[in-house]
Amino acid sequence: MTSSSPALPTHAIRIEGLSKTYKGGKVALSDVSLAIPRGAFFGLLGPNGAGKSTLINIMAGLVRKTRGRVTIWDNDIDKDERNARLAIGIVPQELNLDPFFTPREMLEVQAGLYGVPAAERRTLAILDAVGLADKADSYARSLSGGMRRRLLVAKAMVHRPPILVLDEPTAGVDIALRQQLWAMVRRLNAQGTTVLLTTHYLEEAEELCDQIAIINHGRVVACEPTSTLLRRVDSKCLTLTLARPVDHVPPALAALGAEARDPLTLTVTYRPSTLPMARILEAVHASGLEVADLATHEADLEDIFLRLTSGLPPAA
Ligand SMILES: Nc1ncnc2c1ncn2[C@@H]1O[C@H](COP(=O)(O)OP(=O)(O)OP(=O)(O)O)[C@@H](O)[C@H]1O
Repeated sequence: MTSSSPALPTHAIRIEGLSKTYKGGKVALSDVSLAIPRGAFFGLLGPNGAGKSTLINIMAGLVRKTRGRVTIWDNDIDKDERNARLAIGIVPQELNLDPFFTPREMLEVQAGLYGVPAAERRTLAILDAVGLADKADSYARSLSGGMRRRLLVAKAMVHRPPILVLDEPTAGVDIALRQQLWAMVRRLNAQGTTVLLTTHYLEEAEELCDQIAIINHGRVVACEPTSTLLRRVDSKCLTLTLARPVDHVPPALAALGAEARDPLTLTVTYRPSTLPMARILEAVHASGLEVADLATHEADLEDIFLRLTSGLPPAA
């Protein structure tokens, strides 16, 4: 790299104090701040209506923010909208493709829209990268759902943006195609593309993303490396299978939060940092219960997500 090369940004996307109130008063985003490092595979998780699409639409220039600052690849979307737009490729939620265009034509049109000179277009190479080279000249209406989805990714990559945003890309995509899509996006990420993915699927975020932000009712309720988020939940569940049925939870165990799932099964959800398992076992012993089997279960991202979006304080 020569000394005249522009320095690469530390953060691919920076969002500071972003708020959006729609006409009519609906607050979709409230003081959202996020910093997405260059090269990250970043997950934005949230239930329906959390504000994910609003956030993406603001970045895409489709929705006007009410307040705050958004910087994409060091370009402020207010001051340098063109360069901000050029730095990002957005794969929309809907499979809206003109059925009478072929993939080749679609990518050519898209390249034209982004002002990519003919000599710099890589239409076939991009189609090849998404596994659609052999469909270059087929009408879009003849493509399967998975192929259309991949074509949308190809469209988003036409102007070689350093950032790829995927808005719920696997809704309605079967498992095999999902795996194909992920393999492709992983490859792009490994080659340096920063990926921002919104999803409802926690497993997907857990498997793919190195950082996760959880958004609920327009607010960021967590934002950290996936491994930290998983470690943060100080919550375990102990399941006791009894040798003889009980008709009530013994008081010593009830005091620790035990619940009867059925006359032969008791469960205790506990925080290992404040309640060592030994204390639960002492209570079991003091209650005179005969245990046939016991198992513990760690909290997973699903638990964290439910906890964070239910308004309960995160276990810490
Ligand atoms: N154009 C609009 N006018 C008024 N309210 C809107 C508009 N668009 C979205 N909203 C509201 O703003 C909130 C956030 O919506 P948004 O679509 O950003 O959520 P989301 O997290 O993307 O949800 P989903 O996962 O269902 O796409 C919702 O309550 C939604 O009803």
